[in-house]
Amino acid sequence: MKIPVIILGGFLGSGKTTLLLSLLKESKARGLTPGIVMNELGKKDVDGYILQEHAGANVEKLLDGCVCCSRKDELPRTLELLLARRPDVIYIELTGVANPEEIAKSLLEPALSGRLVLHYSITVLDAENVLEYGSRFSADKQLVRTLRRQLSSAGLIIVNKSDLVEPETLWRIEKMASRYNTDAEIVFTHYSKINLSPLLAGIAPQEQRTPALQRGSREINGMALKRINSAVSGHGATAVQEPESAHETSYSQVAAVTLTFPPGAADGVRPELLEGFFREWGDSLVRAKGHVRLAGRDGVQLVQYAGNRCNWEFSRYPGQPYVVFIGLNLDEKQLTDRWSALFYQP
Ligand SMILES: Nc1nc2c(ncn2[C@@H]2O[C@H](COP(=O)(O)OP(=O)(O)OP(=O)(O)O)[C@@H](O)[C@H]2O)c(=O)[nH]1
Repeated sequence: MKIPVIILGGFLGSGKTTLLLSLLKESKARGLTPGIVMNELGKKDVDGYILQEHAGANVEKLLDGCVCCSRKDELPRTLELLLARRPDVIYIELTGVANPEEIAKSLLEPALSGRLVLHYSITVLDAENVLEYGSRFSADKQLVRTLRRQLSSAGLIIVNKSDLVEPETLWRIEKMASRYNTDAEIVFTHYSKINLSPLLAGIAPQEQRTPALQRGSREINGMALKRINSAVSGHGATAVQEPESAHETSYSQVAAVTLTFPPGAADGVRPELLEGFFREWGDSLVRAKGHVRLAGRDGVQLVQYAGNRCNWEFSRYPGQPYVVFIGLNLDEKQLTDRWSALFYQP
């Protein structure tokens, strides 16, 4: 019996891990044993830690590179490791700059195709920022191409973070998404809350599985909003075909830098200084996340910077505080110097 695989793609900070956490909760409620491949650009597994904390699940981490290109060779072995633990379903959360098509292709290779089957490829969009990507990242053609591939290859497109935009923006996103993908179901939501039943339909604990795995019907409503206008794609919109490039690397100029707290920074950092630090880099800093100690507060906080917004959450992370910075053409030396100075401001 083939194990179903659900691929979670979408740009940095769009809400993939938030969706994965919901899927894990739902999987648990259904008595399913999930396996998870978590791929991160940075050297530290911020999301892997969050997942283990929330779900205690079977997580295999691939850090410091992208599983669709620089770490592609490691995916089969990682999946083998998970398969040995007999999961009922495997979730692969990609980095924000991965091309999901490459992962789907890997599943078709002879060593895996007899044991795994692609069940869904999902792309999550950040409604507040997705319409700006083309202009913001115009200098990085490879990245723009990858973002289009994320759209064109998806079976389901989740337009997330709808709480941060006007309905008009959602219309524009639907129109844009339909240009690249006329077939995908498009749903609108916030905090990646969707009806998961159709996604998990047909997936059962292995001993209860019927021979033919059925995919769910296409009724994956988001929370507050329904699909706006399913006729858009029927009014002259066509899927945009792009030429295949010979070497499909995906993330080009996007890179990650991981910085720890300097020695003697036991008192932590002031939150307003850290938020100011994130904003200082403008569009070149796309995403930051880590576990930090804040001045004047006990314990550790998980900090998430995405789409120019900063979120804080309590964390039980026991190790040395750090932040992973992900951006375009980040100047590592300048970043490190400014980072050190942050801890010694009056
Ligand atoms: N306002 C708002 N925030 C959201 C929503 N969904 C997720 N977030 C927040 O956005 C941040 C990024 O969410 P993640 O789920 O970690 O995004 P991701 O796609 O996994 O991020 P990377 O893996 O780093 O690319 C977190 O602080 C989330 O709490 C949403 O619908 N609305």
